[in-house]
Order: sequence, then C-alpha cells, then structure tokens
Amino acid sequence: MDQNLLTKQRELNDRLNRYRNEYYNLNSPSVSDAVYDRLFEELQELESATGVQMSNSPTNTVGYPAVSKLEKTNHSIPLLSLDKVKNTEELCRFMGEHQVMFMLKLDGLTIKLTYEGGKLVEAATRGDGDVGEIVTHNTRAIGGIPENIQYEDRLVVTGEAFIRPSDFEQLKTTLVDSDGKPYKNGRNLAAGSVRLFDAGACLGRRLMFMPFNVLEGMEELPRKSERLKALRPLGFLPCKYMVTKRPLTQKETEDGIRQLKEYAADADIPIDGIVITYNDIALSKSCGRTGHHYKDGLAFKFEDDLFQTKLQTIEWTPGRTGEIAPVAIFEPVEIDGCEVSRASLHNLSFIEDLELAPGCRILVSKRNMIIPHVEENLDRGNFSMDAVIPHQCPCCGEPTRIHETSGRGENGEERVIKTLFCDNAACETRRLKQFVHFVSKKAMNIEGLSEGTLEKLIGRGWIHSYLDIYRLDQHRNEIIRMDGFGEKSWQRLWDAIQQSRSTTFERYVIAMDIPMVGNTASKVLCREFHGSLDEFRDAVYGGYDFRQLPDFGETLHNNIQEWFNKEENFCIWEELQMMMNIQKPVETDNQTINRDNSFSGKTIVVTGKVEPYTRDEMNSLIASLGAVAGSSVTRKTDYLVCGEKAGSKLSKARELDIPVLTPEEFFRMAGVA
Ligand SMILES: NC(=O)c1ccc[n+]([C@@H]2O[C@H](COP(=O)([O-])OP(=O)(O)OC[C@H]3O[C@@H](n4cnc5c(N)ncnc54)[C@H](O)[C@@H]3O)[C@@H](O)[C@H]2O)c1
Ligand SMILES: [Zn+2]
Repeated sequence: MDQNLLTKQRELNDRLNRYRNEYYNLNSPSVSDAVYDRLFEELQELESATGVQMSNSPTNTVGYPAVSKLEKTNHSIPLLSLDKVKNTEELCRFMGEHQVMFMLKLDGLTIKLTYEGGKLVEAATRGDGDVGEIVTHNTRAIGGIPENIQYEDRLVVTGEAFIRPSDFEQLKTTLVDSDGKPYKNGRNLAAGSVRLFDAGACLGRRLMFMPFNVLEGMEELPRKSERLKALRPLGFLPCKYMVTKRPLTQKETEDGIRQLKEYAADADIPIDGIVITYNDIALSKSCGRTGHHYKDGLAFKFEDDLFQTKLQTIEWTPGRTGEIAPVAIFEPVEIDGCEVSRASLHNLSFIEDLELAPGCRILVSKRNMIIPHVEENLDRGNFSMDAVIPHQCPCCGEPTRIHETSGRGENGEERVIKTLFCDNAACETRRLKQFVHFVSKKAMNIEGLSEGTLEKLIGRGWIHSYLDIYRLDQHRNEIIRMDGFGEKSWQRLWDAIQQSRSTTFERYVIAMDIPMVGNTASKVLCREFHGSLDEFRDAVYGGYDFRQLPDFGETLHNNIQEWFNKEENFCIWEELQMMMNIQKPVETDNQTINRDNSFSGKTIVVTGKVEPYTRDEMNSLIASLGAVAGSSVTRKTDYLVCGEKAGSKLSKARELDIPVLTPEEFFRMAGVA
C-alpha cells in the first residue's frame, strides 16, 4: 500500500476531526463549510484508494462526541447526517420513479424531542448520532416547542433549532462567541445557544424549532409527509416541504429548488440547501445506512464555489515600505466568466498556515464575488518556509529579513504575523513604489505620471528624489523623443506637475509617506496645527505627544518622531515646501462647518452599513459637523454610530461604555433629518 497516501489520509482525517470539534463543540469553525466539504470528499477519495478507514473517520461517523457539561442521553434510533450531492442530475437519478419530498435544509442545530403521555419528557442534541446532550432545560426559550400535546402514545420528533436571519443580524451586534469574537453565522449562534448550561442565558436568543421528521409514533401513517402534516394540529410548525406527484425533469427539479429557496428568503428562515427524501416510509427503511447517513435521502447544498487548481509559483514584489508581497500564480481557472490566475497571499503567516509550496493543488474562491482568495491547500505536509521564501530581494538582491508584528488573523484573533522585508532603502522597486505613492491621487495628484512612465524616467537617471520631478523640464528635449511621448504629452505632464504645486497640508503630509499617516491622520494633523506645516514640524521637534490626538496611538506617535529624525526626510520636507504653494485649509471639502451641534469637537466612529450613505459620505458629514471621524473605537471615542451588520466595534464600545447611537438618533441629533 502507498504509505504516502496513508500518511496523507491520516493527516486529513485528524485535520477534519479538529474542524469538527471546532464546529460542533466550540461553535467557532476556522474554515468555511465549502472548504470542509471539499476536504471531506478528498478524504473519501483517499479512503477508497487506500482501502483503509480510520475508526474515527468523519466519513463514517456523525457530528462529534460532545464534551459539554450537559448530561448525555442515548439515541435508540441513531440520528445520522445526510449524503451530499452537487448537482440536480444526481438528484434526479436518486428520485427515479419514486415519490419524494423536497424540504428546506434548515441551518441550525438538530434536536430530538420525546413526548410521553402527551408531555415533553426530553429534548436532546444529535451529538455523535448515538449519544446526544440533554437540553430539556432550554426548551422554554425555544419557540415552536409545545410542552403538552394531544397525543398520548410515545412520539419522537426530530427537527432543527435555528435563529431567523433577521434576528441574527440584531443579535450578532451584541453577542460574542467563546473566543470573544462576533459570531460568523446564525448556525453557530443557534448551536451555542441551544447547548447553554444556563437556561436564563438562552432566553433572548430568539431560537425557533421546526420539525422535519417523525421518528417514532404515528405508525398508522405510511408517508413522511402525512406524519409531518399531523404534527400541525399538535402545535408544531413543520418545516416547509413539497411532495412530487410524478418523476420530475431536471428543469422541474431546478424550478422546485428555486421556489423553496425563495420561500425561505421570504419567510426569514435560514437554509443551507434542500433535502430530498423518499416519502414512503417502508421504502426508506429498506434503503439501509452507512455509519454517516441513511440512504433514503440526499442533501443538495448551496455553497460558495471553490475552484481547484495548481499553484505554479509565488511571485514576490517589494512595496514602498520594503515589505515584499507574495502573490500566488496558479493555473488559470474560470470564475464567473473571468479567467483568474493570481491571488494575493498577504504575508508569510498566511503561506505558513496553508503550508503552500509550488506544485500544490489549491482551492480558490472569489470572496464577495470579486477578490480571488486561496482558501485551502489539498497537498499539505513537509512544508518548509526556508524552501519557499526568497533569501535575497528579487529586485535588488540584498538579503531579506522576516519581520514579526502582532496583528489580527483572518478570524479577527490576535496573533503574530510574519512578513518578508527588503531593508535596502535604495531597492529599485521599493523606490519606484514610493514615487508611485508620491504622485498618487491622494498625495500630490500628478496625473499622467504612471508607474510605467516613472520607471522609464527613473531608469534614465532623471529622477532621484521627489524634487527632481519638479525639475523634469531640464530633460524636456530628451523626454519628447522618448517612445510613446511627444510634444503634446510632455506638455500635459508638465502642466500636471505645475498644477500639483498648488496643494494642501493634507496632501503634502500624505506624500511624505510617514508610515500609517494617510487620509484620516493627515486631516487630524491639519486641524490640530491649523494647516501649517511649520507648526506641525515645530511640534515634532518640541516633543509634542501625538497620542493625545483622536485615533493616534503609540505606534503612530513613534512613526512621526522617527520619520522626522531621519536627516534625509527632514531635508526633503523643507526643500520641497519651497516649491509648493500650500493652500490655507478650506473647512472640509468646501462644506461650511456647522459648529452649532452636539458633535462639534467630538470623535465619532461609524460601524456597519448606514444606508443610503457610503462610509466616505458619512465621514464628510461628520467633518461638516466639526467632529472627527475615527476609524477604531478607543477611549477617546465619544460616540459610536452603529448601522446594520455591525461587528466587533460595537462590543468594544460597550466594553468602554461609549454611547452608541442608531443612525436615526445620530441624524436627528446632527439636525440632518
Ligand atoms: N466549517 C467547519 O469546520 C465544519 C466542520 C464540521 C461540519 N461542518 C458542516 O457541517 C456539515 C456536516 O454536518 P451534518 O452532519 O449536520 O450534515 P449537514 O448539515 O450537511 O446535513 C445533515 C443534517 O441536516 C439537518 N437537516 C436540516 N433540515 C433537514 C431536513 N429538512 N431534513 C433532514 N435533515 C435536515 C439534519 O440535522 C441532518 O442531520 C458539513 O457538511 C459541513 O458543511 C463544517
Ligand atoms: Zn530590495
């Protein structure tokens, strides 16, 4: 047997079990369901290649053994998972000539309710299929669970406890998971809530229960749909279903799925797919089972698309700070009609976490439908950072350095982030990127000085420092003769350069490229130092404490001090100013500042969506009130305006006791009704 395959299989088996524990016990998965499901398939393939299956393989077991403090209960009839299919063709094949039920695949946590003598005697989770946790104490906090029913025999009902999407949108603004992070989705919150030890805490989570199957009882009814229907008069609200009257074509199947999907969206019910199952219970029972699922039903899941491809190389490009950015170059895949072959790999930690190396099979998605993202590596193992990173800068050949900072990972957790650096200040690409920044829109705004043109001008030795841009006319005759240049384009460029000399405090400060000083910080500095570059410079040398400014922390303070302490920076700062005409600050983008409001002088942070305003519009509105728009919630924040889909900022504000305003309250107080 191929030992390599077996090693790989064992690694994947353990990895998936780790993910299951995060998902089922901690309610805090670190990978998406789509990635989990793709790895699950990969494991299935390895198992059939090796002919071996581990006793704890996710492909032959259900859920994960529960580790909570909750009391356990045995399921006399195991509660299993569902086999998954990816296309409607397979669904049709499964249907054959049989009558099936199409149902919503509710996205929550499965629970089993047991009634005896008309009374609810136990509510339990699925657990590992054989042993679940008793959650009877929480049933009063879950809508849709009758305590007494008009049915005297034993009745066992399975269904899903979930949180409606609209409720989740509200709840997630205040609740955080076991790691103190906001919940990513309603399923995790529902699962966490149902399994709370403290019934009091479960109240207010707006849980809902919908049955999808009658496991015991109602023996006289031969069809699943009839049993579900019979639950209604007992006080249940069964999961929506459709029963086929004859075999459906693929087109009809797809239409049915679409209808159910629309129904769920309208009815505010969270689903992650559609379930089809044979309606005839005798037929169902004859189908048998695996360790993982019964064979009488299938799940058709709606998932983000993942595209498998092969990583060819990692491209490394130094940026203007010296950080060398890694980009994955992979075999092209078509995503939504576009050919994609590159994706940012962000930093060394990202590469290390995924154990990426050229030749690996990777899964790529388009996050938010736009940005290609490497989600997973199917060929992990034997990773060596040393073998992957360049030890010399690919541009200047100087040795590279691994830099460690504390930052946030993909899931918002605090961690060490490693990045690769070229420390050579004269590194050409690095310098080129600095010039690109200098001429960019938000800095000196010199139109027509593209990266390509800059590269040529630097290559000819005509630009060494920012000052040289303003002396380019010395090379006018040569420039006109350059490829792609002529009298006209030179004139346009020169005009743009001249125009850029009439500039503002903010632009000048941004152009200087002090680390972390961008739009927001430069605005604050402009206000604090009355639009005077000299006043700002004097403050730096006078030991001014920048931490007193809104949103300025220790790092920003040090960055400013360090920047001015470098002689060459100071020289540029002074010399370049002589060529500039710094305009007096107009109060924020020509809008008159209305200081007669309760926000004047305050720092306001906005989080979440505040329709119909964009973040930029909100920021200029805040500026027009004479207030400062902060980017993160700190002790210096005066108000947090909290729109829809707010995240961690809200919990931070609560923690710091900072007043939180709804957008309506904010507009009312600002007098912008
Ligand atoms: N992201 C992660 O790290 C991670 C880890 C483990 C599992 N998962 C996700 O969980 C899935 C496995 O969980 P699972 O075993 O619960 O499978 P599943 O959620 O894919 O489907 C089976 C379950 O769906 C539920 N269900 C909802 N509506 C139903 C209906 N109308 N009829 C019948 N059943 C219905 C039942 O509880 C059933 O057990 C994986 O496919 C993956 O998507 C993710
Ligand atoms: Zn370099």
